[in-house]
Amino acid sequence: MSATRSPSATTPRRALICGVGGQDGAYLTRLLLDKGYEVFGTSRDVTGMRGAGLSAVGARSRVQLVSMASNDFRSVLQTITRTAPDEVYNLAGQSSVGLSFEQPVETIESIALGTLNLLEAIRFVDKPIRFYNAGSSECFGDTADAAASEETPFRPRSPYAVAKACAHNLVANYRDAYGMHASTGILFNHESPLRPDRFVTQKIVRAACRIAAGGNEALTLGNLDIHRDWGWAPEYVDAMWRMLQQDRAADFVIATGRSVSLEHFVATSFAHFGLDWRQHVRHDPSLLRPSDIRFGAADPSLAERQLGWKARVSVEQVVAEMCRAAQAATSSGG
Ligand SMILES: C[C@H]1O[C@H](OP(=O)(O)OP(=O)(O)OC[C@H]2O[C@@H](n3cnc4c(=O)[nH]c(N)nc43)[C@H](O)[C@@H]2O)[C@@H](O)[C@@H](O)C1=O
Repeated sequence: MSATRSPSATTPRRALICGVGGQDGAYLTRLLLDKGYEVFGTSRDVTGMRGAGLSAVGARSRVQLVSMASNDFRSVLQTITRTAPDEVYNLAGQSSVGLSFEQPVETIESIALGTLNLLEAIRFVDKPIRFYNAGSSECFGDTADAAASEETPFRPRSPYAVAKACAHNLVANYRDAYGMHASTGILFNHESPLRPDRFVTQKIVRAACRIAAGGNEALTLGNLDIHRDWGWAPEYVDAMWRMLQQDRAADFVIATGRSVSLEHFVATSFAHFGLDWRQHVRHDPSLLRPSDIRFGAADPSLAERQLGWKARVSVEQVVAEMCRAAQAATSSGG
C-alpha cells in the first residue's frame, strides 16, 4: 500500500484547519505551509483572535483566517463551500478536561456537535475531502491493566472524554456508512511552549521558572499521583498529516509509548532550574477533579508500522524545551 499521495505540480493542495488558534493549530499550519499547502484556519471570531501561537511559529501572515462556529451548521457549510479544501483538520472544541466538569454542555456541543456538523457538511458538498478528527486518549479512561491500542474499549471519565468518544464514533460511522476518508488520531498528551497555563505541564514549568528568578510563591497542584504519556506536540501534527495521506482511512493511537508520573515531571522541571521541588510545591484539594485518570499508557505500534511515525522526543527533552522557552520569555520581559 502506498502511504503518501503526491502533490500536484501546479495547484497547491488546500487545507482547512478548524480551531487554528491553539497549540496544535499553530504547529500544523507551519507543517502544511512548509509542504506547500494553501492553509485556511478557523476560529470562532477571527477579528478578536490574538494568534500568538501562529505568530510564534512564523505563520500568522500566511494563513487565511475565517470565522466559523463549528456548532452552527450554516457557518460550517459556508466555510467548507468557500474554502473548497482537499483536507480538513478538526482541532476545534473545548480542550480542557478540568473545565469540562464546569462546562459540560459547551464541551459536548463544541466537540460532538462540531464534529457532526463538519462530517455532514463534507457529505453535503460531495467532494473527495479527507477528514482528520482530533481524538483523545482520555476516551480510554484508566489503562492500568494494559497499554491502550486502537482495539482498547473506551471508558471515559469526564464530560470531555464522553464528547471525544462520541466524536470518535461518529467519524467511524461516517467512514463505514458513506465511505468517507475520515480518521481519528487518538492522541495522548502532547506539550510544547505554546501550551496555555491551564494544562499542568506549562503551569509547572512557568512556576518553576518564576521561582528560580526569585519569585516568592508556592506552586499548588492537585493529584500528583497520576501517570501520563507526555510527548512533543510538533511531532504529533506530522502524524495527523500522515493519516490523511493513507490510501485507506483508519484510526491511530499517537504517543511515545512511555508513561511517567506527574511527580517525575515536576521534579525534572524544578531540577532544570537547580531547585528541589519538595520545597516549593503544595497540595491544593480544590484542584482535584471529580473523577480523574490515574494511569494513562499507550501502545503506538500501529502508527509506526503503518504511518512510519514514531515519537523521537522524550518527556525529559519536552521539559527542557519548555523550561528554556519559559526562561527566554522571562528574560525578554514576556
Ligand atoms: C490527552 C488529553 O491531554 C490533556 O488533558 P489532561 O491529561 O487532563 O491534561 P492536564 O494537563 O490538564 O492534566 C494532566 C493531569 O494532571 C493533573 N493535575 C494535577 N494538578 C493539576 C493542576 O493544577 N492543573 C491541571 N490542569 N492538572 C493537574 C490532572 O488532574 C490530570 O490528571 C489535554 O490536552 C486534553 O485535551 C487531552 O485530550
